Amino acid sequence: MNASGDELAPEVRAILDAARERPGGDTRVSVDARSFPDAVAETAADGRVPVITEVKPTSPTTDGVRDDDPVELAREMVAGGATALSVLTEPDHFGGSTESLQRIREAVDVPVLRKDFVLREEQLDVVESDLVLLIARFVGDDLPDLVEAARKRGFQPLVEVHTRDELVAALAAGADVVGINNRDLGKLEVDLATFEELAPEVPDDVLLVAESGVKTPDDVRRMRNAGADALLVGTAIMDGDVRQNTESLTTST
Ligand SMILES: O=C(O)c1ccccc1NCC(=O)[C@H](O)[C@H](O)COP(=O)(O)O
Repeated sequence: MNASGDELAPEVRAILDAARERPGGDTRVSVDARSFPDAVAETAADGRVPVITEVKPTSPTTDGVRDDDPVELAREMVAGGATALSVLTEPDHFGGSTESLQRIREAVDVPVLRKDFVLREEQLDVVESDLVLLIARFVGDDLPDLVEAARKRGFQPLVEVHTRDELVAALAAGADVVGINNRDLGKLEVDLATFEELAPEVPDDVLLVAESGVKTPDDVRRMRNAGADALLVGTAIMDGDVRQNTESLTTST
């Protein structure tokens, strides 16, 4: 299984072409990661909804670029109750950077996810983070090796899936943090029913994250009722006052 034969939206094809060209690091990183499961448990014990808020300056499906200081945005998200942060490091289509991630991780004490399109082991070595995203659809048969390589460096891999086959592959690779992406990266269409369909097939000991398309408190409740331990939200947080937006979703019980 790999991305090359898939039907992909042109924007996603361009993202993958750029990711293939991006170099890796020279030296293997070693991370002392902040525990994501502990952060989720603490938020839930507080009676709030665990939300990973995303510092997402732009994207192929967003109009314009939000060019505020990413560290300020991150601090506001944490003040609003974010359990963890997702930081885009993809530079060409999402306005992200490894420098932003480094600065944000220094400025906050919550776990930080590196959001990028990692395809090869050496691409894990460009920056430290607490979690790293591995997209099952794009890494294909390399998923088990990349999960192991990520863990050897101290990262907590968040394995993203969109289909039943990808979920089976993620579980076979030993993923214990799984994100079900409601966005079909082939067509860039979003449907919250994706999470509802796949979530019942995820074992209880896997930490389950609902990704993409969550905009309102009703969406939060819908994903939580379907079994989400945590949510990953980008666009709806970045649109306006990020602190207020974060507060609104983390208190939607
Ligand atoms: O968000 C996009 O436009 C996008 C386009 C092409 C590939 C990936 C894309 N997004 C990646 C994500 O998974 C989202 O940034 C993340 O789940 C947050 O989604 P949302 O809350 O809908 O912004």
